[in-house]
Order: sequence, then C-alpha cells, then structure tokens
Amino acid sequence: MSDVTQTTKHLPTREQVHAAPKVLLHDHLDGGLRPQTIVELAAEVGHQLPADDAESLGRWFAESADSGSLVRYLETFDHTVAVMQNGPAIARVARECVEDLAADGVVYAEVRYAPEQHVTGGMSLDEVVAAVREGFEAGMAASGGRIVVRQLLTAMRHQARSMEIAELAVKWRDEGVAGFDIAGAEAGFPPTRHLDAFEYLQRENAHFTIHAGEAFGLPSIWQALQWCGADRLGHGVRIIDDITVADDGAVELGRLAAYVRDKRIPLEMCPSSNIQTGAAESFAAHPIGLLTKLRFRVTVNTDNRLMSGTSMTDEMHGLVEAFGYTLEDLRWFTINAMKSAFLPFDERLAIIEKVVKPGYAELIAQD
Ligand SMILES: O=c1[nH]cnc2c1ncn2[C@H]1C[C@H](O)[C@@H](CO)O1
Ligand SMILES: [Zn+2]
Repeated sequence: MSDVTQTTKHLPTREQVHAAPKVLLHDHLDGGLRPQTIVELAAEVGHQLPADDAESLGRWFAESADSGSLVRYLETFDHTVAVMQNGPAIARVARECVEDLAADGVVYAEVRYAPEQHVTGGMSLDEVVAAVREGFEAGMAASGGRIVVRQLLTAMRHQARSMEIAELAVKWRDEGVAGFDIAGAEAGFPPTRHLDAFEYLQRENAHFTIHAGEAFGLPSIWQALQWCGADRLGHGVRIIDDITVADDGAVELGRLAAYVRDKRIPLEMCPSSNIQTGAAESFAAHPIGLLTKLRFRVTVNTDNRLMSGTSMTDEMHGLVEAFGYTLEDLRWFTINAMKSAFLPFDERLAIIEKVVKPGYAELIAQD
C-alpha cells in the first residue's frame, strides 16, 4: 500500500507485531477485565457468574458475545459492570488494564467506560473517575514510562445522563480525562438525543468521539459529524455504504464519505468486535481493507479485549494475514492513531517522534 512497502522482505511475524509500538484509541475498561479478576471480585461481592473458573468464564464471554447482534453482545457487560462497584475493585481493574496493554506493546491508549454504570454500590461519579485515575497512575508508574493512558468518559445513549457526564469530563480534563463518548445500543438512540451535551463540550473546547455507523448506518454517522460535531467516529464501518466500487474497480465516494476522507475524520476501527456483532463477515471482508486503500484516516483498535478474546497484537496480526500489510503499513495505522489522539499536540508529536518512529525503524532495520 505505501510506496516503501517493497523495502521489507516478508510479512511481519506475530513477534514483530507484538514488539512494534502500538496506539489504541478505542478500548472499553469494562470490556477488558482478566477473567481471573472477575472470578475474584465476584466472590468478594457475592455476584453469581455464569462460570466458576477463569478459563470457562473467558470462553463464556467470547461465545456469548459472538451472537451477531450488538444488543446481545452488550448483555455480557452485566457481569463485568457488576464487579466494578467499589473503589478498590475499579482501581484494580484499571491498573491491570494498563499492565496488560503495556505487555502487549501499546505505548499510548485512551480507555473508556461509563461512570454512570458504576454507582450502584454507592460511589459518586467523581469517586469512580478518581478510582480509575488511581489505577491508571499505578499501572503507568509500574511500567516505568513505557505507556501513557488517558480516560474517556462515556455516557450511555439509552440513558439521560450525558450532560452530567460531559460536565464530569470537563471537570477532570487536567487530571487524566482526555475526552467524552457515547456508547450502547445504536439503533433507536441517535446521537442527536444528546445534542445538548455535545454543544456544551464544543463551547468548552473539549474533545469527543461518538460510537456511530456500527449497528446503524449513514444517518448515524451524518448526525454524529454534522449535528453533534464529533472529532472521531467509534467504528464508522458503515461509511462503506456511501462508497461504490464498479466492476472495473473505479471507486466513487458519496458526499458523506468524501467529507469523512477530506476532513481526515479518524475512524476507530475494531475488526474482531465487528465480526462478533455482525457488522462485518470476517477480517478479509472487513471494510478496513478498502478504507485503508482509499487512505481514509483509519486506526486499528480492540474495543473489548475480553469479549473478543483479543489484543492489539491480535488485531494487527489478523490484518497482516488478511491484507498482507507490512511493518510500514502498521506504522501508518499507528501514526494515524497518535495524530488523532485527544492528547495535547506537543505530547502527541513527542510520542510519534521519540517512540513510534524509532520503534518501527529498529524493527524494519532488523528485518
Ligand atoms: O462496540 C460497542 N458499541 C456500543 N457500545 C459498546 C460497545 N462496546 C462496549 N459498549 C458499551 C458497553 C459498556 O458497558 C459501555 C461502556 O464502556 O459501552
Ligand atoms: Zn466501543
């Protein structure tokens, strides 16, 4: 794909993908717990799980999430959210998240969760954010500076607390919170339902992404961008519905697809998650292949590592196998992601220049 593609001799191995610096913009905290941690936390609070040991529980999540429906996929979160209702539990999950991402070679991550889902045990919204912050700080300190992690605060689209959560994101913006998001069932809950929250965030010069174009199509993407002013699209896979490829290979972009590409709107693509919820058939059939060829601002993400039994290494290696991507292509995805992060510009640049580029240069030189 890139003009330097020919410089590497073979496709990156799994070890090379693992060793490469990776950037993750779309990962849910409550979708990435270690199965063993769920078992232990559930025992502490007396929550009944669908399986008793970590191995069967991990399998249960992957199988239950493999339903072909976003709504059924989301039901599995009942068990992770249930064990994240007190400060120490939330801080532990947050710390382990950072440890797991660092061990996977992720150098920068924005991890999201919905604070409003963690207050049934009596915590305030502020206490939830503080607990996640404590866990992230501990994880980053333990990594010895190998990874930087920020929070994104999500509001649930079927609920009515988005304004409150947007205010929370602005309140904590200098203390580990980089932005805002809405998630949950997409069909029937358009982004404009939360327009007041998005308008507030724009007035506050704050950043936000919107899950759009996953379980619902172009109208959702259009609203997210043209009504709500999203900086990025969570998934955005259905933008493919606005692109036609003729038999002779000629490609035509509709107005919305052209806008997304022209304005360099980042697409937070999550191949494994899309396969589980029915938004894509397989890695090879995933729209990421065409969108990458057309030079949309594509990024690669995990969404929910537990439910998809995946990692950044797995997602990128799956793409290597499906599309023959080289180390240069993986570097392109990674720089796309870092450019699109909600971190201040100088900090983004420092990670690109001091971590991402040298990391890939070393791997390419050794190849
Ligand atoms: O891919 C997704 N689409 C919509 N909502 C999602 C997705 N993955 C996770 N969620 C929901 C379930 C979680 O409880 C919530 C906050 O992380 O976000
Ligand atoms: Zn998501």
